[in-house]
Amino acid sequence: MTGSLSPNPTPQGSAGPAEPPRQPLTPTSPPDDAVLPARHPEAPAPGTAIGSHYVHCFGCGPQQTGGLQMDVRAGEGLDVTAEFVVKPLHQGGPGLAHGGILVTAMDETLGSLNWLLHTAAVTGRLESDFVRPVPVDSLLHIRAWVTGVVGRKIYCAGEGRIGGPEGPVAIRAQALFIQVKLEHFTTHGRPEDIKAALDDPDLFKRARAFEVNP
Ligand SMILES: CCCCCCCC/C=C\CCCCCCCC(=O)SCCNC(=O)CCNC(=O)[C@H](O)C(C)(C)COP(=O)(O)OP(=O)(O)OC[C@H]1O[C@@H](n2cnc3c(N)ncnc32)[C@H](O)[C@@H]1OP(=O)(O)O
Repeated sequence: MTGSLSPNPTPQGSAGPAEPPRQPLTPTSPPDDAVLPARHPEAPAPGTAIGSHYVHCFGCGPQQTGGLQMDVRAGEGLDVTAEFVVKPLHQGGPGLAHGGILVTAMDETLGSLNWLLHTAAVTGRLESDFVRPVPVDSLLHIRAWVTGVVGRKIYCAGEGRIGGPEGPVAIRAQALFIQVKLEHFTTHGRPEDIKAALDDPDLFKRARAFEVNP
C-alpha cells in the first residue's frame, strides 16, 4: 500500500501541503482564571426571544425554509433556552434524529449566548455526548449557559432534554467560542452574501454595535 499514514497528509491534487494541526488545542472546559462576566446591559430581557442573527442562517434564519428555524430565548443570567422539534427530514436512523442535526441545534443555542455578552463569536471547538436517541416528532428542550470567559475565548455548555425541561437528557455539549470582528465575515464570506448583509441596515447596525460597544 502506498500513501502516507500521517494524520496530516498532503491532499491529492492540492496546491501545497496541508496546514499543520493546531497545537495544543484549547480544551472546552474553562481554565481557573476564567471569569463569569455580567450580563450586558443591552442583552435581551429575560424570557424574550433573542432573534435571528441572520435571516439565512441554517440554525435560526426565518428565510431558510429547510433550516432549523430555531427560536432561542434569553434566560435570567448568562443562559438561554430553545426548543426544537425533530422532523422527518432530520432523520439519521429510521425514525431517529441525525446526530449532526442535534449538534447543529446545540451549536446554534450555544452561539446565542454571545448575544447576552454583546459580542460576535464563532464556534472554535464543540464537543458532544449523545446520551439517548431522539425520535422523530419529539421536542428537544435545550438549555445552554456560559461557563467562563478568558480574553476572546468564551466557554459554554448545554444539554438537550426530550419532551421538556424535566425530560431525560439526550445530548450534552461543551464548546469554546472565539470572539471575532466584523472583518471575519467580510473577509471570508461569499461576496454576494456579504454585500446583501451590508445592505441590510438593521443587521449592519447590530453587528457594528458589538464592536463599538463591547
Ligand atoms: C457583513 C455583515 C456581517 C454580519 C454579521 C452578523 C453578525 C453575526 C454574529 C455572529 C455570528 C455567529 C454565527 C453563529 C453560528 C453558529 C455558530 C457557528 O457555527 S460559527 C461557524 C463555525 N466556526 C467557524 O467557521 C470558525 C472557523 N475558525 C476560524 O475562523 C478561526 O480558527 C478562529 C476565528 C476560531 C480563531 O482564529 P484566530 O486567528 O482569530 O485566533 P487564534 O489565535 O487562532 O485562536 C485564539 C484562541 O482560541 C484557541 N482556539 C482557536 N480555535 C480553536 C479550536 N478549534 N479549538 C480549540 N481552541 C481553539 C486558540 O488556541 C487560541 O487560544 P490562546 O489565546 O492561544 O490561549
